[in-house]
Amino acid sequence: MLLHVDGLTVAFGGVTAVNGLSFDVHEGEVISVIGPNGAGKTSAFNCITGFYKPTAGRILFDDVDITGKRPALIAARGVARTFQNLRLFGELSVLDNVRAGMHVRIRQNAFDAILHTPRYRRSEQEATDEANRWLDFVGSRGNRAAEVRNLPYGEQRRVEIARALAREPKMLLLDEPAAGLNHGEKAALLDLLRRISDLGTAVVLIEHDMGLVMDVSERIVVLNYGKEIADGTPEQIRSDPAVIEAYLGSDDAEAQQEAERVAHSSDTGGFHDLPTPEEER
Ligand SMILES: Nc1ncnc2c1ncn2[C@@H]1O[C@H](COP(=O)(O)OP(=O)(O)OP(=O)(O)O)[C@@H](O)[C@H]1O
Repeated sequence: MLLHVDGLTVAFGGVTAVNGLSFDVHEGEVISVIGPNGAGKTSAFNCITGFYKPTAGRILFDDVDITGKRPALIAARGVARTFQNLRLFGELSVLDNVRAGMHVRIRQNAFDAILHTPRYRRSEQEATDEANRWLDFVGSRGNRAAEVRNLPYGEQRRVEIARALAREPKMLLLDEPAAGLNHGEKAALLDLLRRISDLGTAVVLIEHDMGLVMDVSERIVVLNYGKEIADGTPEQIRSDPAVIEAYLGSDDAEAQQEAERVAHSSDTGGFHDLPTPEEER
């Protein structure tokens, strides 16, 4: 087992954002964490990646206890993530953004860097080649010397995934990767997620797009008010009364539409009735 989350709890003052969450992720598995807005999905991600300190519970990654450890240490162990709102270096080029993702792995000493020794230049060239390979892998087609902030939104999302992959993580956490993408971009994302899993990298998605979730996930964990209400295959989740109720019980109109999507989505050709692209929040 790669990730073991046991009784994870995070409270902010009076709000218990995550309440006793337990789930496992195996090597190369694709799982989704779904639930209505405010269910605690991002808070759970923030604990796993070290951005929040859990109030209670334990997180093991690759048999090592990473509970409450700093983000850099957790990243170095093989956990990479993307954010709901992109966090790229806007003024850096596409290529440099991906190369920046690699710097945890590249070991250069200051002497080589200052003097631009042949060893330094070789390692810089290798980093550039590798960054280009990851950009190819995610299907990035734009100008790689361009400032990343000038790219279309969907392209920026690809660059963010390339940057995370360049760390060669054992597990990749993606927070709403389909948000704001158009129909064609979502189909490309589905294909990309499958290819990432084929590399042996586990993928954990937070996603509201039920077509994508049902198509790509081997397992789905459902949260509601910080509590896990279901964990099962797409087939089991689709017909789980507690899941439908969690979405229908919400007074949020968007959540109600999601309930419809959970109930009626199918993992064969789920792209027929995709919702219109969401705006980034
Ligand atoms: N840093 C924080 N300080 C205080 N409250 C927080 C903090 N982060 C999250 N919360 C609260 O915890 C609850 C869960 O939020 P979280 O963002 O984890 O939900 P979510 O399921 O990711 O929602 P969404 O689908 O809208 O992204 C919410 O009530 C939120 O207001």
